[in-house]
Amino acid sequence: MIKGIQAGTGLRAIGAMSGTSLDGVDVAEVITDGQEIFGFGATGYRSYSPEEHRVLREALGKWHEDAGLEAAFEIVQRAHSEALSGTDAELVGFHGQTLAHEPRGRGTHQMGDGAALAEALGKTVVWDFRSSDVELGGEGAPLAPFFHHACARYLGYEAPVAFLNLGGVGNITFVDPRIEKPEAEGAVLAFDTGPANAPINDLCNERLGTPYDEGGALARKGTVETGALELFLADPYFYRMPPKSLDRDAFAEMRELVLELSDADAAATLTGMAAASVLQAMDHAPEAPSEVLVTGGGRLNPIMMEMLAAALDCPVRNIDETGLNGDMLEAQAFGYLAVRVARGLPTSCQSTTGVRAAVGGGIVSTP
Ligand SMILES: Nc1ncnc2c1ncn2[C@@H]1O[C@H](COP(=O)(O)OP(=O)(O)OP(=O)(O)O)[C@@H](O)[C@H]1O
Ligand SMILES: CC(=O)N[C@H]1[C@@H]2OC[C@@H](O2)[C@@H](O)[C@@H]1O[C@H](C)C(=O)O
Repeated sequence: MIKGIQAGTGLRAIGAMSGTSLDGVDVAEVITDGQEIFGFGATGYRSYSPEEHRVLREALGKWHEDAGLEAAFEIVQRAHSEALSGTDAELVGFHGQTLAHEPRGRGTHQMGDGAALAEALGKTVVWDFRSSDVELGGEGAPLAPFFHHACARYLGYEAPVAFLNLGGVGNITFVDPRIEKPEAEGAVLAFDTGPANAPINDLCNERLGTPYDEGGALARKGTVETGALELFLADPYFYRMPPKSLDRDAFAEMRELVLELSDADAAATLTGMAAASVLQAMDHAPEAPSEVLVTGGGRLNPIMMEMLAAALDCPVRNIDETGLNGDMLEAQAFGYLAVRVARGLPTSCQSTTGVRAAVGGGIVSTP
């Protein structure tokens, strides 16, 4: 177990995240006592080869216990060992690869064995962050919100601010940085906004054989089909009160909605759908945020950013402008959460996942 981590004493932890886009493993260090952030350290990235990506894509929707997942498992373990090799961080937070997320059904499933990783690295690894939250009635996601709260305080915000992650799926955290503890009432409200890049990537993959819409170049040439957008927005997910979370492929019918459209119009429409989901999310804001800080790959799509700026009535900023690294926030989040788990602090609460009581999720494995 980890000894001597105390409030006010920073520990160098490294988080590793393999997101729903299946592009690779991000690793990033954070120096923290699990409450305050003192600074950030090295970052790294280990991409999946096209063949590895294909195997992982095949595994999506399946569960650990399903047969035929050995190849995917080997890829996840190897990629993380490689991404984390050489780190001198004292603690590792290992998220794993989400294969399926169905918190109200069969649970949430992140592929990866933290005990084996601890052996391979010779380091303490905290992993399986989501299961205990789901067992206690929570959604098991999103989990970055407590880290977002710490980031807002680290950046010196004194007014409410929102963190919007646009990965394969989108999620938003409304933070009130004036409240010290993230689990205290009113400090955070978070949930998944809707699909973000995953449907755009799938479209590019299927129609053009490219992994994503680089720079929004395809969407730029198209027009949003309002009929399809309206049908999309009629989905009951948008009218459900938070907490709520999504599986990567929860909105599979989006594909049908743009099937008849040209490549450019389909890309524009899917991008518009991602932005419109965020506008819907703003209805749940406890207080209007002073600004929305955008993190994740979607912030690098100028069309997505333009659509968001046009839809929202507060400033929308790429989080990099604050000095944080929008490519690494999720990896840093799991480094931060690892320290919280090691210190016995909660990692989720009613207003982030709907869990009955604030809970610290995660297994601690020593080498
Ligand atoms: N230059 C770019 N132009 C357009 N889109 C981009 C660009 N760079 C990244 N993206 C989009 O962002 C995606 C990657 O985002 P990110 O790494 O935040 O996702 P993730 O962490 O895998 O997902 P999640 O947060 O859902 O787990 C890419 O698959 C692509 O769709
Ligand atoms: C089950 C799962 O892996 N969910 C991811 C996914 O990607 C974005 C969104 O959906 C979010 O809920 C979550 O990831 C981030 C890191 C989170 O838990 O905060």
